[in-house]
Amino acid sequence: MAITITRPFRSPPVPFRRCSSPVSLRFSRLGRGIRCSATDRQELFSRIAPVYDNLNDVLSLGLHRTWKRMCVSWSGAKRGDRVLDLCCGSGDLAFLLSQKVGLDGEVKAVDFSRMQLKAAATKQEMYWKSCYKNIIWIEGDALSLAFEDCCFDAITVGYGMRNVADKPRALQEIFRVLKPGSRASILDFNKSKSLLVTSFQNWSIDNIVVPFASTYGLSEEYRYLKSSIAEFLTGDELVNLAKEVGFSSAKHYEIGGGLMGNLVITR
Ligand SMILES: C/C(=C\Cc1cc(O)c2ccccc2c1O)CCC[C@H](C)CCC[C@H](C)CCCC(C)C
Ligand SMILES: C[S@@+](CC[C@H](N)C(=O)[O-])C[C@H]1O[C@@H](n2cnc3c(N)ncnc32)[C@H](O)[C@@H]1O
Repeated sequence: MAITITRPFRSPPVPFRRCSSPVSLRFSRLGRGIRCSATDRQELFSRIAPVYDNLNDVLSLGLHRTWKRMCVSWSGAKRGDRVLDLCCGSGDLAFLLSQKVGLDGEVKAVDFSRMQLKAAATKQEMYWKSCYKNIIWIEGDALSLAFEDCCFDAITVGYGMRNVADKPRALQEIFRVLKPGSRASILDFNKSKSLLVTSFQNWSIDNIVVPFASTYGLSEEYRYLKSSIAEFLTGDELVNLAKEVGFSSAKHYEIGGGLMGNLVITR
């Protein structure tokens, strides 16, 4: 399956100083509040693309697939719908959406990492389900979507919102391309108010995730998880931001014992 390039990815004007240091130093500095550009994150996700799915399965004991099914259910996607999976990565949610909307529906899956899209397209060629023909992989920027207003019946974002450089802008784009009365479902790590949950998240990243990722030479890339969660928005802050953008309703559900969260917003 070909990958459509809607536009060459241009780094959006981001409030981060472009890091000129080598990758290892660049991401090791992330944890100390020195942020990197959208381009650095683009490169991060391209580097982890070959092992991304496997590490998600191992490190979450397969639970991430349950969390992703919940995200897609909350989107309200149904047979015949035109839907968008934003920050699609290796396509897990796009494949789930594909089964929901069927062959008379359509899934557009957008990511700015070509390597992640290649991984997704490879899986699409390997999988036997005929409905997967309804997925179109598009290299593009979540902060500047090449779609008309009000064109999608449902949108999912799986572990993407925490990684975009400009969250208000991303929600504005989601609002713009969503049909009135339709929903977006945004799954990510939960920036918990519970010290116990936050401590467990940080402990498991430090003592399980990063050491395991280091066997693939990706310790700094996975260490980024910790700082990105710390710099994310809480569920209440995501709800308030969504309402400021103009969504008529917004609800944040904590799942996975509070480790993860899913924002459900209606235009
Ligand atoms: C699917 C998951 C994470 C996707 C993901 C998101 C990112 O922003 C990344 C950034 C940099 C590198 C990798 C990722 C990335 O994989 C969630 C599950 C996979 C996590 C890697 C595992 C997280 C472990 C939890 C903190 C603790 C889980 C305990 C549970 C009882 C098994
Ligand atoms: C952690 S992965 C999530 C992949 C997939 N949705 C999943 O649930 O496994 C985050 C993805 O967001 C993409 N991403 C981050 N910022 C983006 C942006 N501004 N535009 C498009 N994709 C972006 C990355 O390239 C990466 O593939």
